[in-house]
Amino acid sequence: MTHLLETKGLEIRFGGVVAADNISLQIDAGKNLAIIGPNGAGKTTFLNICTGWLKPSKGKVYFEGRDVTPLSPRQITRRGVARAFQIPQLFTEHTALENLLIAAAARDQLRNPIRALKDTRQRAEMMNLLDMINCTDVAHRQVDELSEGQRKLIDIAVALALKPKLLLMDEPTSGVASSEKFGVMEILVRALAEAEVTAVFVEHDMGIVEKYADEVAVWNMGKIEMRGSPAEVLEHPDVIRDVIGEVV
Ligand SMILES: Nc1ncnc2c1ncn2[C@@H]1O[C@H](COP(=O)(O)OP(=O)(O)OP(=O)(O)O)[C@@H](O)[C@H]1O
Repeated sequence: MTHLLETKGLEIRFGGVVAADNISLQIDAGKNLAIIGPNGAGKTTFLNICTGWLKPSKGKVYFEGRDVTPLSPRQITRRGVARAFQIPQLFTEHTALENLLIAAAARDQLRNPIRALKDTRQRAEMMNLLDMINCTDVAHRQVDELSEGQRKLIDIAVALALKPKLLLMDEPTSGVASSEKFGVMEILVRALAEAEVTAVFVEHDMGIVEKYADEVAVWNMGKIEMRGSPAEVLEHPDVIRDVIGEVV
C-alpha cells in the first residue's frame, strides 16, 4: 500500500546536535497524527524536512509514493503538502476574506492578485472555506481585530485554500486561551475531515492529543521513541516520565 507520506532514514545534524536520527515514519490518509516530545527533540525539524525547508543529510521523503526530497518547498506544496505555523502567517491589515483570496491567487499563479480580490467565483469559494471554519461573520474584519483562535482558524483556511492532501501544523492551539482551545480544535478537525485533509500536528497539550489524534508518535533526542494510539502512548510510563512530566 502506498502511504500518503513516508520518510526513510532521515538524518540531520546542527553542529553537535542530532535533530533527526534515522527517522522512518509512515502516515496514512485519514489518520491524524500527533507528534509529542520534550523541547528540542526534533519535532519541528521533522516538519521542516517534510516540507522541503530543510534538506536531510541522509534519508528520503516520499509523498504519495514519489520521492520529494530534492524538491523546493513550493514544489512540495503544489504536490499537496501544506504547512501552518505556531504564529499565523497572515496579512494582519487585510480582512479574513482578502487573506484567503490572496492565497487562492498564489495557488492559481495569478499575476494580478488585485483582480483575484474581485473575482466572484473565487470569493464564493473562499466564503465557503470561511463557512467551514465558522468564520463567515468575520469575513470582512481586519485580521488584527480578531481573537487568536479566529486567527488560527483563518490561517488553517489559508492552508486549505491551497487544496492540500496533508496539512502539517506546529502547535495549532498555542497562544489560544484555554477556554477557546477545544472549540478551535473541534472546528479545525471537522473542517479538515470535510476537506479530506489528513493532519499531522506537533502538540504540547496532552488533553488535545488525547481527544483529537488518531495516532501519536513520541520524539526524543532526534529519534522516534514510540508510536501508537493516544491511550497506549499517553499512559506509558516512559512517556509520562520523559514528556508529560516535563510539560506539566
Ligand atoms: N536551524 C538550526 N540551526 C541550529 N540548530 C537547530 C536548527 N534547527 C533546530 N536546531 C536544533 O535542533 C534541535 C531540535 O530542534 P527542534 O526545533 O526541531 O525541536 P522541537 O522538538 O520542535 O522543540 P520545541 O518543542 O521546543 O519546539 C534543537 O537542539 C535545536 O536547537
